[in-house]
Amino acid sequence: MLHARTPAADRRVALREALAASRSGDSGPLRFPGAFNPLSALLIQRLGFDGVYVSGAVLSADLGLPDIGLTTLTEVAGRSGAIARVTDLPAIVDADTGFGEPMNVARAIQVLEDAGLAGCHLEDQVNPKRCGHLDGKSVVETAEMVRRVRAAVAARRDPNFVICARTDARAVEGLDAAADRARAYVDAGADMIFPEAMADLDEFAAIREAVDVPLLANMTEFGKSELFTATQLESVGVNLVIYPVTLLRLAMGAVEDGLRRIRDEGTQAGLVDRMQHRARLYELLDYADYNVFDDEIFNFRLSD
Ligand SMILES: C[C@](O)(C(=O)O)[C@H](CC(=O)O)C(=O)O
Ligand SMILES: [Mg+2]
Repeated sequence: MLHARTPAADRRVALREALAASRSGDSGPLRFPGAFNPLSALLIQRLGFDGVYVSGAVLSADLGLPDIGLTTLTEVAGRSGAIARVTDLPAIVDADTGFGEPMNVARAIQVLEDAGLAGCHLEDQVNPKRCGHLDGKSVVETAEMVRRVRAAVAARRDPNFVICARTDARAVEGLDAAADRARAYVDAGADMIFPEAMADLDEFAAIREAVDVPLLANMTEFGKSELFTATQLESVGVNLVIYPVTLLRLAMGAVEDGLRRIRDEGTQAGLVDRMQHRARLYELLDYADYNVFDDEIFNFRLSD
């Protein structure tokens, strides 16, 4: 009720411990589905996942915008903070290219810390950026990204806030360059590496060889990577896997089907079986628990 009770600092400690357990082989990769709103984050927690991812692609799509770096730090912090607040799980947010210069990166880290996030990732694309699984990307010089990472690391006040460096270089400069960049970003203080758009498992393994920090894999659909299982990713040393846009794609697929049926049939009656029941929604929201404040709040019976 009133959602998460676990302070952000404790969630960061939990994430650090879980990543360490995965690094030492005690557990497989942590699984972080992308929440498209706070409510979906509640479901992610109820279903036993390890954490919640907040995707830039989802956040911008939610605003009716393409994922090209249009969203502001205020928007990203507001939405990711609202998502982080409802869950006891650690939440990691996509900070894109860091909202500008290294000084903007530094400010972003502090704002995201204050918003209760457990970590974020910063990428080495130029602005305007694009989805890492599209062609035609450009990356900044390694030195420029190193400045972004250093600024991020120096700015955080909680040493457990995870700063993950993403490199988009694989598609632009090749795998060796991506490995070199990963090493440089770790030397600059990155806690985790996100090698974007790996073509196959061997490529993940090559990045694993290059660095000694946790590795994140992006299992986004309709992109450049096959949808590997958690077990396959574990076999090449991946420690955290995100399913960034999966829930939004599922929901929007169902929404579009439903809209067509209502438009064509004049009723949603044939769709009710596919809907989340009102009772399940209220259960997720801990509706009945609010009676602790006032026992007149949940004093009704729900129909089937
Ligand atoms: C992970 C990602 O950065 C995101 O914003 O969720 C995207 C996902 C996508 O567009 O499919 C990405 O650049 O891979
Ligand atoms: Mg993104």
